[in-house]
Amino acid sequence: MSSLSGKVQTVLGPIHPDQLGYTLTHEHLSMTFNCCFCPPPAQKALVDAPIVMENLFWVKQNPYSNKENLLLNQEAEAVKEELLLFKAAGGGSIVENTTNGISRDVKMLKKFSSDTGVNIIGGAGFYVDATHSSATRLLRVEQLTEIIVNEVLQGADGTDIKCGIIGEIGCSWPLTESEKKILQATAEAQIQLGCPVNIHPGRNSDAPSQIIQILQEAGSDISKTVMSHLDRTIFDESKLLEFAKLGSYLEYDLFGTEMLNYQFNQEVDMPSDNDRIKMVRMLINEGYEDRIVISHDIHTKNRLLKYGGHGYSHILNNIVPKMLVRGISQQSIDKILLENPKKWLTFK
Ligand SMILES: CCC(=O)NCCS(=O)(=O)O
Repeated sequence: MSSLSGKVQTVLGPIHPDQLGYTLTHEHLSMTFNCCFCPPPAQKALVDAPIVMENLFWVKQNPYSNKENLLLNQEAEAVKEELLLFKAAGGGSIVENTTNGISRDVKMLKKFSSDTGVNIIGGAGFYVDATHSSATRLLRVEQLTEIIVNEVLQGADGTDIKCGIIGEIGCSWPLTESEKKILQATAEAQIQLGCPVNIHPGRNSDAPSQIIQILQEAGSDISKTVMSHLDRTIFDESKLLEFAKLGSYLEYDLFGTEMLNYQFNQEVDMPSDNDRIKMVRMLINEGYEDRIVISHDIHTKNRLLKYGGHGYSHILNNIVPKMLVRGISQQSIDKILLENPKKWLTFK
């Protein structure tokens, strides 16, 4: 048992879990996403264009094809203003899932938290293989474990600012050797620390269960693990219910994302927010209320209010009222936004 047992670790230090309040379990406040630039099928001139009213719809449909859109780290002032709005809307805490490879900036997270009063929990570990350095790829599982444990116990990015979860741990499809070692290191670090874990699965419906199997074989506590991005990963209800039996938290974290073509996988029809609410209600009806968490996963500029996006308060302002209209009780909503995040984020 670590000294963090029974506590949640924020970028400002450990807190009592009751201090969390309504919590978004998967957001980014400062990051870069150049690693995932997608050349557009048409209108190539818009790749280097600034984001303006005239091209806003195109950027929304092609978010990974406009270079400026991939630089969320340039928007500190806009993000800070949004955090104040999130707090005014009743929000308490945000889990910031930026890991090594996409420009994590824990100093900025600490400043956001002290300037706004929103609790922020930072993420340890590594994003997908495409961002691993050649030095990272050569590391053994024990060395990767040591890096992750240090980011939680000592501090990340050469600072004394400590991470409170491991993740999001990036996985591709098919999973690479380097990603597999990082999953095994995640499990080992999780055993040592008793900490929460968040996984970004590859874009295939078999990816989440394959990842859980690797974590399980390495001895990890699956009940402390969130499986992210289920909205773009598992569409078949019976397959989702099979996956749910494995015992991880089930995260619907792309609220606010509505697009015709999903650029990372043309096979996928990205669900709407109404589709997400239906899936959440189905999982509640099937008895998984205690395992659901939700978020927006804001990772590009166009999703900020400043650029006509839905912002960090969309779930509290718009999704919660629609959930109530669709028969999801306030008690269930409190489970999803308050109790489940609290249980997940508390160190064992
Ligand atoms: C870093 C943000 C991220 O990975 N978001 C997931 C995007 S998607 O794979 O669900 O499209």
